[in-house]
Amino acid sequence: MPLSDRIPALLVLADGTAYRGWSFGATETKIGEVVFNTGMTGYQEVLTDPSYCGQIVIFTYPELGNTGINLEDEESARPLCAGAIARNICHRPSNWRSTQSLPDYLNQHQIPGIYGIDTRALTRKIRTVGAMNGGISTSILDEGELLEQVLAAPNMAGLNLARQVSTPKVYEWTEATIPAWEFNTESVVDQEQPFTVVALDFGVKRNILRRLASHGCRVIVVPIDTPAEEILKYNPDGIFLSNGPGDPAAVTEGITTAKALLESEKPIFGICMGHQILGHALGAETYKLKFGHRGLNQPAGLQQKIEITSQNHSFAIDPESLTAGVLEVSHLNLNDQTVAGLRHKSLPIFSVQYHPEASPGPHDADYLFEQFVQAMRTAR
Ligand SMILES: NC(=O)CC[C@H](N)C(=O)O
Repeated sequence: MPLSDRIPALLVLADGTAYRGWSFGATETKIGEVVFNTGMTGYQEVLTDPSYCGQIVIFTYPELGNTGINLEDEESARPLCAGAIARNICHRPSNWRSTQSLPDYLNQHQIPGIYGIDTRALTRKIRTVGAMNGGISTSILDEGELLEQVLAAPNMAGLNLARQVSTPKVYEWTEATIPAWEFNTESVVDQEQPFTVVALDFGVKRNILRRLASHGCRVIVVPIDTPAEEILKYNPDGIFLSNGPGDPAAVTEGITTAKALLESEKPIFGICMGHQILGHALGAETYKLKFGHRGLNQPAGLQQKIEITSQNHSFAIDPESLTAGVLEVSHLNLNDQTVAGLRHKSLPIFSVQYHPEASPGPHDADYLFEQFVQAMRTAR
């Protein structure tokens, strides 16, 4: 793009640091929590993952937009993140599936982006100081003025954002991963008698629903405030607790429902926020990590078996809070030894902090969907 066509943009962090670059996407002012994602692919899936609601994502991969945007890779109906930060942007995508450029797409959804930023330096700063709020603007180019808005914004800790992104009404999901992309041909799919799974929606990613369907589940997705007795009226074989944005401790309606669902002794599987909600329902606590885990190569496991996993989270289960309870640690994040998976000691209930559905990411953890189906088969 010729220099004269570029629109100057400003990024200010809550500690007062300012970065100047160029705008891509919407020319809006947005404030959010600035976090970094180290994935080398999948920018569209990241931008449309509802778990990023309220966050401004730094992409450490140096150029975004090369493959454009396509309809199939959406993880939800629209991107929900607050903004995007890139080293460089490709304005003319080239891919057979592309229907739109990344800047046009973000513009259409009122999401601002800033590029021309030294994303390595910025990421090192976040790693050193910790995740913090920041703002992107094209209309406020005065650092002090934008900083005022950044400082007035609420902190991510304590925010129930899942309420904003959960489905307003019940829907059924039956679409599996398309055959051309199915990588796990060994999964035993009993289409004659699908397992009925009720998914409590905190901001679910579509690929989770697809992987459940690929493993033989008919999924009924219900709003965040659906009481346990309503959920049990569907006579589900199992219950799924979804991923979602914000602070899990603030999602009190979800924790109350999960607690009540535990009494049914049905198989329960939780991913990311679902894992944290399950922990809370069983007496555990969560805390906020310094800068979280966001990327596609996070090692998780215990001694014998290690999976390379896709992750996107700020909060984690406090292992100290598990001591006297019924949960045990099934996986650790092997980069920093934080809790990455939980298992109930006597019931078919388990959860992971990472994303076995990948999208983007490796498929190492797809076996967890099979484990859930196996638990439902045994309970049937
Ligand atoms: N992907 C998720 O479900 C994230 C869960 C939670 N919002 C966290 O940041 O820890």
